[in-house]
Amino acid sequence: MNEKLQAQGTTKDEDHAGRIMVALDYSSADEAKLLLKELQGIPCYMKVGMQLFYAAGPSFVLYLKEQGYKVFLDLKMHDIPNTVKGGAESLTRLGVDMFNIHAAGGKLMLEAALEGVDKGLTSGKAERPLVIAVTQLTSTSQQMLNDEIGLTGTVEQAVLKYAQLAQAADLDGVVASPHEVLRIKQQLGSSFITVTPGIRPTGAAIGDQSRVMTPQEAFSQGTDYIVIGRPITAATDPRKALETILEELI
Ligand SMILES: O=C(O)c1cc(=O)[nH]c(=O)n1[C@@H]1O[C@H](COP(=O)(O)O)[C@@H](O)[C@H]1O
Repeated sequence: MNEKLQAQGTTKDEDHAGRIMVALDYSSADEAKLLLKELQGIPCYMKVGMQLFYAAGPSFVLYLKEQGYKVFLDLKMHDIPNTVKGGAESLTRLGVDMFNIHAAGGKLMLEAALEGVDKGLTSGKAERPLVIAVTQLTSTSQQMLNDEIGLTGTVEQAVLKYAQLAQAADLDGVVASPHEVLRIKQQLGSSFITVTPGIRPTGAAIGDQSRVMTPQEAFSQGTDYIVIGRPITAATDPRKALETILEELI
């Protein structure tokens, strides 16, 4: 738990709060700051994705760090190894706590990301970020995987294959849906981190997600972090939406 947020006075559910990643999917820093104001004092992990990063850039990440938040920079890198290595070096220097890359880029690319992290650490200013591989997006259904993407087998098999690859490359964990967490933890060990989007409190609109679970169900599967965007950001009262989720987790 970060000291600055603790000093602001946290809720009694701070253990869960630190394991909830709020997806700041906004088109400007100003909009994201409005949400931060509403959620003030709740020590969630903040996730910056491509929409906000492409609009507001590294300075918004630095702003979040100054405010005492942990930051997951979700840029889902997927490119040739040398390019990903450079990207990972830059993100490490920026000081994010976690970033992700697509497992589909292959082992050499995943290893190159870790080399980039090592290079970024030589400046001596940054701490080692967690590097997490994206497996099958939570918007992917079984039918899409087989009929559109053309892969055979089940979504779970595809996720496990990617997770094994990520572990073989020495990454810290994976992004997957909560439906695959039990098998990932069984096969790869409980310390292999799972970050799970596709979270929908009971009654929330599913939207473009496909493999979803409620926050309680996801944590009961043993996941380390849950990612929640629209059920909080699109709520009429985002703070109440987050507090209700936290209360139901006690
Ligand atoms: O890497 C991610 O964070 C991610 C991976 C994935 O498979 N599915 C997924 O939804 N995400 C992200 O998690 C967030 C989910 O947002 P909501 O669907 O609004 O809760 C979005 O910012 C997505 O970009």
